[in-house]
Amino acid sequence: MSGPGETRIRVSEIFGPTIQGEGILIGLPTVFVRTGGCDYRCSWCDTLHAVDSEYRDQWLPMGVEEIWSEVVTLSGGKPLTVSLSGGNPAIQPLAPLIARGKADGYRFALETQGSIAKDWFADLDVLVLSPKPPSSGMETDWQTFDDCLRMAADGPQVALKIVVFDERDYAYARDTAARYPHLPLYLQPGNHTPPPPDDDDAKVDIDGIIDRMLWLVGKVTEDRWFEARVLPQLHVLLWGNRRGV
Ligand SMILES: C[S@@+](CC[C@H](N)C(=O)[O-])C[C@H]1O[C@@H](n2cnc3c(N)ncnc32)[C@H](O)[C@@H]1O
Ligand SMILES: Nc1nc2[nH]cc(C(=O)O)c2c(=O)[nH]1
Ligand code: SF4
Ligand SMILES: [Mg+2]
Repeated sequence: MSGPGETRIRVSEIFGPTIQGEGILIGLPTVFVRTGGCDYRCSWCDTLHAVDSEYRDQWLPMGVEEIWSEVVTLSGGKPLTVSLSGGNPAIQPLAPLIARGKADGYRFALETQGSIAKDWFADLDVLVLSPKPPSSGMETDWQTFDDCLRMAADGPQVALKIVVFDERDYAYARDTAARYPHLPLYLQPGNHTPPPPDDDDAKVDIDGIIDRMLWLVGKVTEDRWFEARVLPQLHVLLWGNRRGV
């Protein structure tokens, strides 16, 4: 069926329905399409199986119809919000997949660090930009980040989500909020026990996550930062570091 010119998307995994565990859509039933490959390598990345080139042979180049039929099967053919994540999903040619799904009445949310801007961001329903704080070891290119916002103008709802591990990360989050005062911002306590990619049920330090969550709530209330929203990774609280949930 696949012609020579057909779009191929590198897919690490497709799973669901589960609930969106993070940020602006938390609690919403969703199917995940996780693409393989990332231009970043965050020190604490919890999804190395979609980042580290060691796992590249697990990222299958899939056609749009192939991906779509899996999403439709998982959702029982009932339209829902599809979450596009990765890796960095902005690397992949996702426009035809989004068009295909929208034709069936599905909605699309995408998570990216904001390091690659694509004009098809305008076709999304929700764009979550998650710039990386100092503890990640990555540096934010604010020009490209602003390009992402430009691509999304007049299109999707946009939200910021920033992982916070420590005081420096918190200061970065405050600076980012000051830069984009009009955008809803979610703070997410870091999980300092990211799973080894091959381990299905790696232990997770829930106490450490809760401690960091409490510390973050203390920070925003002390600072009277009343626009910030603080949320844990709900799926990690429910299922630990398991893959495919
Ligand atoms: C795995 S990333 C994939 C999408 C994209 N590359 C990005 O970083 O936004 C999805 C979300 O998980 C967050 N994340 C990754 N590792 C984490 C960790 N150890 N603790 C908390 N959040 C983490 C990222 O910051 C991002 O908001
Ligand atoms: N349930 C659930 N919610 C999530 N929100 C962001 C995720 C991600 O890994 O991108 C994720 C995930 O892997 N599972
Ligand atoms: S940008 Fe996202 S997927 Fe890439 S290494 Fe960082 S957290 Fe992991
Ligand atoms: Mg995750």
